[in-house]
Amino acid sequence: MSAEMSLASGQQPIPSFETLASLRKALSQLPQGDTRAAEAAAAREGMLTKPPGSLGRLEQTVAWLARWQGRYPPAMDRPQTCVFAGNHGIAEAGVSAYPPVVTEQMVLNFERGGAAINQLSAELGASMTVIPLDLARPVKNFLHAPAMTESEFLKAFNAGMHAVRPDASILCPGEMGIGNTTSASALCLALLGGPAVEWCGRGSGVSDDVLKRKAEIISEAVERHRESIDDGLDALRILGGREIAAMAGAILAARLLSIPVMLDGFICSAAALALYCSGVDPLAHCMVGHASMEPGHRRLLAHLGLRPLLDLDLRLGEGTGAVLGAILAKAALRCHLGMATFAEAGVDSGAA
Ligand SMILES: Cc1cc2ncn([C@H]3O[C@H](COP(=O)(O)O)[C@@H](O)[C@H]3O)c2cc1C
Ligand SMILES: O=C(O)c1cccnc1
Repeated sequence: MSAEMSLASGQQPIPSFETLASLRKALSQLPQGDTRAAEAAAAREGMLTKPPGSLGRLEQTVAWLARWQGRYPPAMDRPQTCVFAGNHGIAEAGVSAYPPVVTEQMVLNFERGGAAINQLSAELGASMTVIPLDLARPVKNFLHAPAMTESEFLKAFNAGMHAVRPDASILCPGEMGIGNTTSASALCLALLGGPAVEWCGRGSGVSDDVLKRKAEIISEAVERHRESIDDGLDALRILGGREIAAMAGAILAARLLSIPVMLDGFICSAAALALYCSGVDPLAHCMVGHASMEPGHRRLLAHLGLRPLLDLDLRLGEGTGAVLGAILAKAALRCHLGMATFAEAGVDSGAA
């Protein structure tokens, strides 16, 4: 059976974008969620043996799953983690506590099952897709030139789109790329403004001096490219990296395939920001798993209007916070499907 035929009826196959213009057009006319499925979830919540609303955001999470899977009841039987890896020219400016070779070494570690994201994905019952993106050719140092050409950018974006399994119940995007917190900070500064220092953090654990230097670097880079950046996709091409572009592609593909997305930390959310600044409500199908220790993350989430599910002092990336959020979503759905109603349990449903 061809990939096209294996899609559920009514679903279009995932496109490959050949121009930024066609991608911009797609981002302006996205499918909306299924309000009736969300209402069906809310109706059952009201009948379950608990005071109305007492499972708080777990209840809303089930309605969100139903809305964006486009069905009631929703399922969590096929979660997918996608970890994208890319290398960054900006790493030569000494902005990370680790050398760029660690990106490739960690890809091997992901493939052998030895990373944190492997353990958390196993706990969730998720399949884990690892996509190294042209690691031998880092994107250009954005201090001196745009990180990617349009065709390099679209290749990475399309790779992200095609990594998403059409039958996934939820998508957890993650990344690995030494130097990529600097790239994410630059994206935030270019698209949201404000003092550069407020978008910078220690990433993999840099010193005070390097932290200061990160802020200078992103100010200088954003100043240099300002005239060329009109929207989020321009910023992503010029200041991003292949793995960040691929996460953006995966988030868009999920929307087209009726798959809800649990966002991860600062870098994943910066990829989402690029879409947010280039489309019409392109993150409506996204929740965010956690608030990262990277200080720009909370500021960024406030701009996106997203409230993290967890606050665990994580500062890892890889999709770890996304998968932890998805574990909560799975627990929420178990309550929703497994609990008895007041009528079934013979429990009085409250004061008349
Ligand atoms: C062993 C190791 C595993 C990681 N897993 C995720 N990251 C995280 O750290 C990197 C970003 O930090 P910076 O911008 O300071 O380089 C990314 O690769 C990110 O996913 C890791 C970093 C290291 C060193
Ligand atoms: O929040 C993140 O995604 C993050 C933070 C530090 C290092 N790597 C990733």
